[in-house]
Amino acid sequence: MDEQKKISIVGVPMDLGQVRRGVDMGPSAMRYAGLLEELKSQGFEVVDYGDIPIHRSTNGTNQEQKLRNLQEVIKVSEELCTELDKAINKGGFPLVLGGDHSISIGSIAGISKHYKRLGVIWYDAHADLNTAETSPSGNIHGMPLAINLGLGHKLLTKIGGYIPKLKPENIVIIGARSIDEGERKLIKEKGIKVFTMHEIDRRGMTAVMEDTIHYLSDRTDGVHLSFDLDAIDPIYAPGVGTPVLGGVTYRESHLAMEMLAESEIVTSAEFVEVNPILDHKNKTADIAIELVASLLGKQLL
Ligand SMILES: NC(=[NH2+])NCCC[C@H](N)C(=O)O
Ligand SMILES: [Mn+2]
Ligand SMILES: [Mn+2]
Repeated sequence: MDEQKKISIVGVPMDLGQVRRGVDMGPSAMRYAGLLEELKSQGFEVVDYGDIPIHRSTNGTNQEQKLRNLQEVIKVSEELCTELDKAINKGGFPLVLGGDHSISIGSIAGISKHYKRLGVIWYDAHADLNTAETSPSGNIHGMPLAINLGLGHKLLTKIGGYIPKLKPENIVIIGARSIDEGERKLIKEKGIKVFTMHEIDRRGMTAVMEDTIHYLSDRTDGVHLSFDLDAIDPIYAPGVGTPVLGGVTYRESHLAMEMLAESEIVTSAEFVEVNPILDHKNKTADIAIELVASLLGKQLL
């Protein structure tokens, strides 16, 4: 972990990829829960680049269309891409705080520039593989993984100036339990590796993570962890906009992070969809901080 002694934090207080307000307060909630203090106590040098400015237009463009707030999401994505690209050049482990999951359009655009074969672990109740055509909601936070594969609106897929950012065979989705029809088709068509809740129930998180680590370390030169807090069961993490019952437990998620730390394959991460308005006493942000700590190598003994 020595070359990753420095952690570079970028906040993205964006809620334009979906309709419920509150997820824009995610970065503050995670900072308030003690993220910087925790990382410093673990011995890391922490550089906080602050938040990307969000331009919420007063008349709410594209509300009725299939890509809600398209122009605003493009702008934020470009800015995040540039900011992360710069941060990576200065060194350190990039840690992005969301914001709704549409932020990964910009984050992966900035990160993938630095790798030939970037892998992604998409830890999520959802697959986020919709396009405007298949989306049941028009919410861009249900589309970022498809966009990173180069599928969807050209103005989104070309963020950062190149398409695609990811190859389907370099993605592993973990924790999925709410998959739309179009997403299911795409998963089959592209052969994307998915460990649904069924596999986690059946084989246990240990086997799922062993497979994931083995699969990705063979074929990638860096791995980005995109952690949507709604992967975790809402019993533990109620502060999310699109909760789905029957999720990953708190312990299983720690185990997953600890196994990733041990494997040393993760080269960047983001924690998204924390919504303090829907939360109980900042519990979901607290869990996010604990998981970041485990991911970065914190051990019980
Ligand atoms: N990042 C998320 N929480 N995504 C939820 C997506 C929900 C649904 N599949 C949609 O496309 O609208
Ligand atoms: Mn998601
Ligand atoms: Mn989700």
